[in-house]
Amino acid sequence: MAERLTGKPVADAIKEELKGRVADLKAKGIVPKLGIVRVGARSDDLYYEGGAKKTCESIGMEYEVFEYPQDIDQESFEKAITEIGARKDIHGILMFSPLPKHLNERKIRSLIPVEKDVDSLTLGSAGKVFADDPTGFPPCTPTAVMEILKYYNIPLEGKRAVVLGRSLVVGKPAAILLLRENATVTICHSRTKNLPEVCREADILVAAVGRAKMVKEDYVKPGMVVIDVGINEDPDNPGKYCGDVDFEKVEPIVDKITPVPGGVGSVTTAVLCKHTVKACEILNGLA
Ligand SMILES: NC(=O)C1=CN([C@@H]2O[C@H](COP(=O)(O)OP(=O)(O)OC[C@H]3O[C@@H](n4cnc5c(N)ncnc54)[C@H](OP(=O)(O)O)[C@@H]3O)[C@@H](O)[C@H]2O)C=CC1
Ligand SMILES: Nc1nc(=O)c2c([nH]1)NC[C@@H]1CN(c3ccc(C(=O)N[C@@H](CCC(=O)O)C(=O)O)cc3)C=[N+]21
Repeated sequence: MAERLTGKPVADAIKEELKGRVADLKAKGIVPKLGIVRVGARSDDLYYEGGAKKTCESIGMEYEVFEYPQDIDQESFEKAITEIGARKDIHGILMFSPLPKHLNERKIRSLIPVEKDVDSLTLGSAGKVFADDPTGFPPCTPTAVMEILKYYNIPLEGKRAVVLGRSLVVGKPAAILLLRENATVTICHSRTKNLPEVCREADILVAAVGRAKMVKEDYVKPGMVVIDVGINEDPDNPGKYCGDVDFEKVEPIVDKITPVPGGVGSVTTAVLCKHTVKACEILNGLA
């Protein structure tokens, strides 16, 4: 039986630390505030939004939701984002992605001020992450992966890490963050040959493919640490969701594994708040 690396104690530790930093800012008359930008009402956006609001409230931070109709036009939305970006009282901006197809998402992302870009939606943030610049915020999800590895004291230096997935929001930044901790990193994707064999070489396997239960027993070996980033509809349990790892098959083999739900996803909103508090400190010349 593998040890379960649950997200809750990790998120709780992050929130505890943030409560102190938020109180220090408030003592100076500054209230950190997150702006949440949503177009339409997709269920996974609403789900994440609900979690983000709760986390903000629990640490004494403020938030404001900016909601727009599904059919908003490019010009109006560009104007709205520009105004939100200029607001002095808003320190972090989370814009849900993907946007509806008729909008030019690349252009809209570029209007978010880099110093408020707490989920790495701009090329400026992506560049900072790539260059290991400490003022750049990596996306919240791969940062949550790193917070879990750190909290549970998983050694990374010199270890073989395999990242399954190369998206801009999860796979690629996860690889960069693992590299920063001196892991030897392999990135796999849909064209990778002998995928199970490559994954079996890992000491740490990070699964971010968006395919329910794709990682099965032939992808793993004893001693391995498995981090499951996936959030998919569970094909075997309608209405429930599951990870990219077939938990029942993999858990008996490996050493440590994150559950879904209750793993990476549950740390993501704590990281979002951590980034917003840091953005607030930097914007006020306090960090
Ligand atoms: N926990 C959280 O907070 C969050 C979780 N997620 C979840 O993480 C997962 C990944 O998300 P995201 O990165 O956005 O997904 P994307 O669909 O953008 O990327 C998936 C990646 O997996 C690769 N891939 C897809 N199918 C296969 C396959 N059969 N074999 C090998 N590689 C494959 C793709 O390869 P290629 O590039 O070649 O196409 C691509 O690089 C999803 O389940 C998503 O729901 C996402 C965001 C937040
Ligand atoms: N720019 C952008 N960044 C995102 O990171 C982003 C996005 N857009 N659009 C929507 C998706 C969805 N998403 C989730 C993150 C966490 C949970 C989450 O909190 N999951 C917990 C919840 C547990 C529970 O309470 O049941 C868990 O998996 O344990 C869910 C969904 C981020 N997304």
